[in-house]
Amino acid sequence: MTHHCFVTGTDTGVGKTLVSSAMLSLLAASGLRAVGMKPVAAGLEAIDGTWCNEDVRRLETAGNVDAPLALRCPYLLRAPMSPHLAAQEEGVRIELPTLRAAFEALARRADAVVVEGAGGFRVPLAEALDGADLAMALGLPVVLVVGLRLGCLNHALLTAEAIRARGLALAGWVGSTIDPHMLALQSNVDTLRRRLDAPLLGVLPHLASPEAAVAARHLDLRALRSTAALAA
Ligand SMILES: Nc1ncnc2c1ncn2[C@@H]1O[C@H](COP(=O)(O)OP(=O)(O)OP(=O)(O)O)[C@@H](O)[C@H]1O
Ligand SMILES: C[C@H](N)[C@H](N)CCCCCC(=O)O
Ligand SMILES: [Mg+2]
Repeated sequence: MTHHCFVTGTDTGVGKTLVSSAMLSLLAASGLRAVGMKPVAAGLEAIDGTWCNEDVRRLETAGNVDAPLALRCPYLLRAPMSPHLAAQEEGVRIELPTLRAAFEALARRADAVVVEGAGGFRVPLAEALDGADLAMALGLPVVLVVGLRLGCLNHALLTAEAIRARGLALAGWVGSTIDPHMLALQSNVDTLRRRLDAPLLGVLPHLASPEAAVAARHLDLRALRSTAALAA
């Protein structure tokens, strides 16, 4: 039974890294070898004098498997913009075989590879490649992170439709309260419980310290439909 999954979101900045790192910490705590992968990262910042990407750093910290950066993040781009534009600026071509080979190398080292997509599900990666193509190529069950704010119902339902249109399984979803002032938050969550037709893995309240260990307390991965279960 594999535990690999692809984490997407209703948008950029909705909690994919927070949820992915929380999932990694839970998977590691359950005794599995767990590693995070950010196939394409756009946006570098100087941390301790070196350029790195915050998502990559947080995923690495949350997992328990050592792996080269080239596998954990094959494409590390400077500009904080859509990956296809950031890559264009640097004259880099993002290629699917490179991404797939990196994932397969990680999957040989770990029981669980948590793959965090860039931005939302359809974010362009190259002229004829987007995040949905990558998810399809990897053939992983998808976990959708819904950034709970006004407008998220439409984004969540459209994303679920796009996931299924690619023949992928929506294995579960997580709500992350990114707007603490959202009106009727619970009723919005209940609406998605009824309409998404996928297990709710948890709702993250608006956390004063949005760290993996704190977020992990609000998730229950037992409902996560693994690849094997989906194939059954
Ligand atoms: N439930 C929450 N409570 C408090 N802060 C949150 C919550 N969810 C997300 N955040 C904050 O929102 C910001 C975006 O979260 P995160 O980096 O996980 O989003 P993302 O979807 O991974 O973004 P990107 O598309 O850039 O990868 C972060 O500062 C994070 O700490
Ligand atoms: C830079 C940001 N943090 C993400 N890595 C990339 C988000 C791309 C969004 C593209 C879009 O949907 O307009
Ligand atoms: Mg992220």
